[in-house]
Amino acid sequence: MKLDLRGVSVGLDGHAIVHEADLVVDDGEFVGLVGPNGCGKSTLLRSVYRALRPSAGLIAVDGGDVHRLPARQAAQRIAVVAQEIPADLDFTVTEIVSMGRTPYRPDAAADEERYARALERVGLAGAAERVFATLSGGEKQRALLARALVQETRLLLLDEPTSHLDIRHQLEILHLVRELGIATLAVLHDLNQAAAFCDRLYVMNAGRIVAGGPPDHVLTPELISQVYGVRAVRRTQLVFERLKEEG
Ligand SMILES: Nc1ncnc2c1ncn2[C@@H]1O[C@H](COP(=O)(O)OP(=O)(O)OP(=O)(O)O)[C@@H](O)[C@H]1O
Repeated sequence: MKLDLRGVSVGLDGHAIVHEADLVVDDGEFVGLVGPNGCGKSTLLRSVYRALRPSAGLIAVDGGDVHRLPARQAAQRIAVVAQEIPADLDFTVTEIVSMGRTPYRPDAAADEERYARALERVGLAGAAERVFATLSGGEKQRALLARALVQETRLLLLDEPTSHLDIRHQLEILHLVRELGIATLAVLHDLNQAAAFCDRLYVMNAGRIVAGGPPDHVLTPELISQVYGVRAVRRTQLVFERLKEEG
């Protein structure tokens, strides 16, 4: 599965928001999209999951125009965890997760297994029968990731997937996404996390992709000062993890 954006422009209410974006996510790659507030990251992502139609350019998945796919086929190829969390839903967590299977023929036993496994993976096994609306923001975000996981697509789009999560859950979710090994495009704000987890990054500024490549090449102090207007100092860090006890 390869996602390929060529010269994609997106407008909102007559305003040009994204200008001629070129972006590629190869099979199995975890790609981060970073940039200041309001630069157009969500707008670009929304054009990929078909909430918005580009005014120019092509968005292709495995060579085919995403905007020409029938809805069911698109849902079998692309899963998304969007920024907006649905409000006051009277569904249980499992019911929310089950919506990820909409594009497929039901198979009760296998599906129950899928829901349980996905909830386990996002650390919500104990919340399966809770009413979604009563979950915390971070729990909702993880339930929505579980819904995306049961969709079993080979492309995953994430818009700030860790924005409601505490540091432990942020790291767990980023590890989980990495381990999935499916093509992933994620809007991220934490540059250190983006650098640590992503294979490649694209940087957006004022509606344009201004840099792309491996994190070390892209996140230079010059680029960060130019794009974010802050001074960045690169420090090598020692990271300590508790050793596993022997025996
Ligand atoms: N309906 C609209 N009409 C005009 N401009 C809009 C409309 N909706 C959003 N915008 C503007 O489009 C720009 C891009 O918004 P977008 O949500 O894509 O940015 P973003 O990079 O995801 O930001 P953030 O990091 O804050 O989530 C913003 O300046 C926003 O104010």
